[in-house]
Amino acid sequence: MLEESRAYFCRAANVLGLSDRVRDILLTPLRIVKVGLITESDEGKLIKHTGYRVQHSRVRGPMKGGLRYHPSVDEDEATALANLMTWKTAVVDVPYGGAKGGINCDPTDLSERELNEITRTFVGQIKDVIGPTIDIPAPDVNTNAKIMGWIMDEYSKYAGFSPGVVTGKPLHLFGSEGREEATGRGVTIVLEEVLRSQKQSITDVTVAFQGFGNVGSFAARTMAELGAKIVAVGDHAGGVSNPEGLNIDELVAWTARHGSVAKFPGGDAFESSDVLTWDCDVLVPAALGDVLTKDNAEDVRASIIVEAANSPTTPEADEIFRRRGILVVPDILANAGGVTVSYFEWAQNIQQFRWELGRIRHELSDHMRKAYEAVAAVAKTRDVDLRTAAFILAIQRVGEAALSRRPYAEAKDLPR
Ligand SMILES: NC(=O)C1=CN([C@@H]2O[C@H](COP(=O)(O)OP(=O)(O)OC[C@H]3O[C@@H](n4cnc5c(N)ncnc54)[C@H](OP(=O)(O)O)[C@@H]3O)[C@@H](O)[C@H]2O)C=CC1
Ligand SMILES: O=C(O)CCC(=O)C(=O)O
Repeated sequence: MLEESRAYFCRAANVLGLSDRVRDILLTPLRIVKVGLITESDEGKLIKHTGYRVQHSRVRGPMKGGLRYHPSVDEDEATALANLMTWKTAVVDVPYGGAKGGINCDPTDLSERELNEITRTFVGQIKDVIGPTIDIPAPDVNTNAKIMGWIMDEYSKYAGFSPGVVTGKPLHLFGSEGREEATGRGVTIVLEEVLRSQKQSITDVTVAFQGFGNVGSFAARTMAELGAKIVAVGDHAGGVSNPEGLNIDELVAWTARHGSVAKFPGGDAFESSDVLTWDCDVLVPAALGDVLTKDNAEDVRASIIVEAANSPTTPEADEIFRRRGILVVPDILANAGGVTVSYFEWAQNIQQFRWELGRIRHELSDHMRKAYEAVAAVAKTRDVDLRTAAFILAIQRVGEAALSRRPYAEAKDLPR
């Protein structure tokens, strides 16, 4: 994944004519933290996990990005995702740099007490490198508002009451209206803009989803509300389809009760891996990375792919989609709604003020539409695909800020 994120960066860097020296400056993470976490299991045995926080860039503000609890978490994955956060925050023009992290664990094997202990131990280990003006974690795969609340509580024991140290918190612990739905809602807003640019409407399209967690379920819900037909959804345990459109509210309720979309009675069951090649207009990968590869890219039948997940497409698959005329809406634009509302949450925490849901949704919509317009304009002027355009825009914004900040100010060849 690390090589892939660098490959996408380099595609834009080639268009901008960046020197190797500047590429090095912009790609090198500021700090990589790896910590051992020793806790006690419910049976009284010692359990060991490894936690990571990679802080990529603070050029445009405090570092920002989620925490993932998954067996795939390692230094490379966290570094790649931290790097993406730097470009994502620049694309939506929120005042942050980029970071990412997590714990290498399988949360399905852990009780709530064990998860709480591991999270608090992690906070104790990284407390000196996070903070409301330093680095602000948020939810990602297998983490949620409850875990963010534990992080705030634990950090506040060391630093005093600090709601702004983490976003995606529960509402009663100074979270924000609209954060839980934000990434999925943002995906829908960007899809609407893409379709508008093609003189199509969201009511005309059929959509297939891989992943029905936080991002997938809220994206499906908001698309269905606007009239899109969600024809297939797959998760880890299985898939469910209905050519007339799945009832998404019922599917959400089913998943909450059964832990998976599998066996949902409102559709037909299928093998979950088939969802990526489903017969639909729009494919939304909303689970893990590297799922669209050279091995399945030729079989994808959608004409638009909206990357709700981070890094779902390998560069080889991306090239195949380009050749086949499939439009890919890149992660650093498509899923940036989450970090945008995280920014609103952090701003509310700092101001000790609350915004209403209507204001959050309006501001989110405004930010996402402006980001799409800016990326589409670069794509047109430079005659490049949307991903390269998003990277160009982000690299220029980060480069411009870096020029005025030490230790980069002397690097006269940074992009303007
Ligand atoms: N949360 C956020 O605000 C943001 C998240 N993202 C990205 O969106 C993606 C999803 O994150 P999020 O929704 O928060 O995570 P969740 O943990 O809420 O949901 C993950 C979903 O992916 C599914 N999944 C996991 N493994 C597989 C697999 N092998 N095949 C099919 N489905 C699978 C899970 O299914 P099951 O439950 O069956 O395991 C679940 O439906 C990630 O790439 C994340 O980085 C990006 C921006 C912000
Ligand atoms: O809300 C945030 O701060 C970051 C969310 C995230 O991890 C992401 O956008 O990938």
